[in-house]
Amino acid sequence: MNDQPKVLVIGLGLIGASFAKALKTRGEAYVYGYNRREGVAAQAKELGVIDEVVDNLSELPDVDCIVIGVPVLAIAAVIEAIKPALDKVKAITDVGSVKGEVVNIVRQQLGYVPASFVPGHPIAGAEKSGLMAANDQLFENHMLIVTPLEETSAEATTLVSRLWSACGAEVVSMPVARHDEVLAATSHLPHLLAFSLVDTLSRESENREIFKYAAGGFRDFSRIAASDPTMWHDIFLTNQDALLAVLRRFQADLSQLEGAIERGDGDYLKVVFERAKASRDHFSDILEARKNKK
Ligand SMILES: NC(=O)C1=CN([C@@H]2O[C@H](COP(=O)(O)OP(=O)(O)OC[C@H]3O[C@@H](n4cnc5c(N)ncnc54)[C@H](O)[C@@H]3O)[C@@H](O)[C@H]2O)C=CC1
Ligand SMILES: O=C(O)C(=O)Cc1ccc(O)cc1
Repeated sequence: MNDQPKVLVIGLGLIGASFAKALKTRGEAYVYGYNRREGVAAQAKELGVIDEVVDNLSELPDVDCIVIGVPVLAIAAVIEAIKPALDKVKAITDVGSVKGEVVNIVRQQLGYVPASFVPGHPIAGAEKSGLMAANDQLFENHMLIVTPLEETSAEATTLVSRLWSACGAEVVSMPVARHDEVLAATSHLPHLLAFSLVDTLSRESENREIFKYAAGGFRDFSRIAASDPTMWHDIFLTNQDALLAVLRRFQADLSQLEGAIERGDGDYLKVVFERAKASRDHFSDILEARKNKK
């Protein structure tokens, strides 16, 4: 008898398809896939990303776990569509980059939070999106944050954690609010800055001429400005409080730097840059240690 868990992935883009492919290629699950855009799920099957196509969310197969891999503001429609099946699954999880608002959406749609619901977020990704960007190694040595709620059953958290661990991720748990604060600082703010800088420079320069002269620093800083606009629109609008708090702290510090440059205060600049360099060197050590853990 085949004792593989059955998993349905809804939203076969970068993250959903990478997760599906990682589970399938490792033989860790029998994977069903659904995507709203026609033809995507069939293509995923052809590419060996999923085992079976689900055509309609109103006729779901019996599965152990449902994984929602759509942009944050598309989650409400998915929950609404799968409502009748929710009693039957052991676990339901999502991969959204924001957790507080996802929990609110689930509560609003259902009127309660089911014990099977385990909010999740892989801290791995790329500026690319869509099925063709799927990569079954994407989560290797990356963290997967779960933010179980009071209502969440231990059984559901264990199943979701087991699936992500099977894809090579290190599962860590934290409260929803802490997740949204940490990610606002380390992911959402940097993406906002990258979008903003690239937009400012491209509007100022005819035919984006100046990009020809840019070096590696600009390449590194600007890569994430090529990320999906819809996905980031949803993130910025659903993590407003945490993002605005860190954005305001950053703006205040940036103004201090502006003042120091205006008055030629090299000592101030050096203090800031040395402190930043020490922090970035420490972060490089963490990245190196993570790579060597493999
Ligand atoms: N891109 C990244 O690096 C990361 C993204 N995330 C989160 O993962 C989620 C998905 O992001 P990506 O995979 O990058 O996006 P994507 O754009 O590559 O994929 C989303 C997929 O969902 C489908 N979709 C949209 N609305 C749908 C609906 N109502 N029903 C069914 N399918 C629908 C789209 O057609 C697309 O195939 C987002 O919530 C994002 O915040 C989390 C970690 C990293
Ligand atoms: O492209 C990159 O470097 C990223 O930072 C990807 C990413 C985007 C969104 C997330 O919620 C998590 C990871």
